Amino acid sequence: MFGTLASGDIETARLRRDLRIPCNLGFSCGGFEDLGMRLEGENLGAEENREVVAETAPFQVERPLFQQTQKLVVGYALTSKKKKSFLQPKLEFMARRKGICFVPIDLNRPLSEQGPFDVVLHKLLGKEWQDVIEDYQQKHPEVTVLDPPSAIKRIYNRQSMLQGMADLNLSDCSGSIYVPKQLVVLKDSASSADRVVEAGLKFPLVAKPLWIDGTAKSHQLFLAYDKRSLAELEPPLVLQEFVNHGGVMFKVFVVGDIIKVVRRFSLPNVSSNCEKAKANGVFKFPRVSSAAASADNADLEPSVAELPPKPFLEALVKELRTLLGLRLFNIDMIREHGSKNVFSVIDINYFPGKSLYLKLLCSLNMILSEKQTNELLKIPFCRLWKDARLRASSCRFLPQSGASQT
Ligand SMILES: O=P(O)(O)O[C@@H]1[C@@H](O)[C@H](OP(=O)(O)O)[C@@H](OP(=O)(O)O)[C@@H](O)[C@H]1OP(=O)(O)O
Ligand SMILES: Nc1ncnc2c1ncn2[C@@H]1O[C@H](COP(=O)(O)OP(=O)(O)O)[C@@H](O)[C@H]1O
Repeated sequence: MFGTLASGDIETARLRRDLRIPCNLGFSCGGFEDLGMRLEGENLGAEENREVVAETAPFQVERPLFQQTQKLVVGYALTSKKKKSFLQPKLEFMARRKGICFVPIDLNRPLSEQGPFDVVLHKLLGKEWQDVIEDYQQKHPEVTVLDPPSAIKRIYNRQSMLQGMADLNLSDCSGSIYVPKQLVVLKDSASSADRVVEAGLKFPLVAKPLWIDGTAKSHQLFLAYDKRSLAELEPPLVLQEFVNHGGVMFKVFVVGDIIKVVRRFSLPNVSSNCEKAKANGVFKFPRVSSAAASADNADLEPSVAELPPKPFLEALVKELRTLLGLRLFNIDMIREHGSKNVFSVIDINYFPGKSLYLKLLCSLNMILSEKQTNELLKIPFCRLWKDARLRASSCRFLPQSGASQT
């Protein structure tokens, strides 16, 4: 009995290998586990395209054998801004070619009556949606919800966002991670001056709205240079110590196990514009590190531009995925000026911008492969074997004998 099962397992594994179907990825409702860590650097536009095309091939080879028509249905509920930036015709086209189909979720109808979905991808705000999606996940544990609303909620608050970072287990790594000292001001900015002194925070401070709600206002940041200027700020907010970092930051995009890191321009070290800022009380600064501010190809001093070490990023992401319970996010980090590899995490975003989209498609493709594998494994082993013999004989891997498998 044991022997029969074991040989069946071996054959099934061999079939999977021959068919280039990934082995069981340990995917349950999580879906992104064990996809194999990949880490990528800059110049990602063209590279991503190449990668996606390359990943299309094995999937197309698999399809004819078992006449697979399996599709991955991704229900999406996105803000109109996100829908516009994410669901570009090119992405939808590439997804369709891979058998991934995006279906809009109708917010006016019960979610359980829609679908069935394999994945629900969402970026919507508000308690009402959070309740809907939590209830849905409970009733449909088989569906991969990207990501759990409670985990997303945590990073929409700049106080809870960075909590727990100090306890990450990165002792064996080639870098270290800190969070800049910060203080939350819920009301009355003027009186926060004393608290700033008590907490030992050093000026200048970066003032950031406490809540991130997808609006431009929630990304409007200020530099405050002295106690007096704090009165000009509108709470609720977070006051965070400014860390000199040479004007370059690193954006680490995470899709499950896939990591991609890019360089972007950032604020220069403060000493250079200190006087100008003082004259204005607080210095309201624009979105200095947006996607348009790529520093990937800039001619920069190596000590500033060098990417964080790969083992360090891998360990950090592994720890953060556990801490945050997210699979689709990015970490903004800066290297303390003059240090080798001492980094501060300054921001974490859920399902951020364009750099993540093609990676997400790759991961959805992996989920689809997994779904197909699971379907294949439901087929009685004798049928698999017959199919394999048929294919092998037509490929002349096996002699065309009449021998049958019992
Ligand atoms: O704030 P950042 O680091 O510039 O990243 C933003 C941010 O993640 C933003 O999301 P939200 O904070 O408004 O939820 C993203 O907006 P979308 O949801 O519309 O995509 C931006 O795309 C991010 O910018 P970037 O493209 O620079 O990663
Ligand atoms: N503590 C800090 N020290 C130095 N620069 C910072 C700090 N916090 C933010 N910045 C600068 O401000 C930019 C935006 O900050 P961030 O916290 O990512 O806000 P947002 O979520 O609105 O993008 C960063 O890319 C960086 O240039």
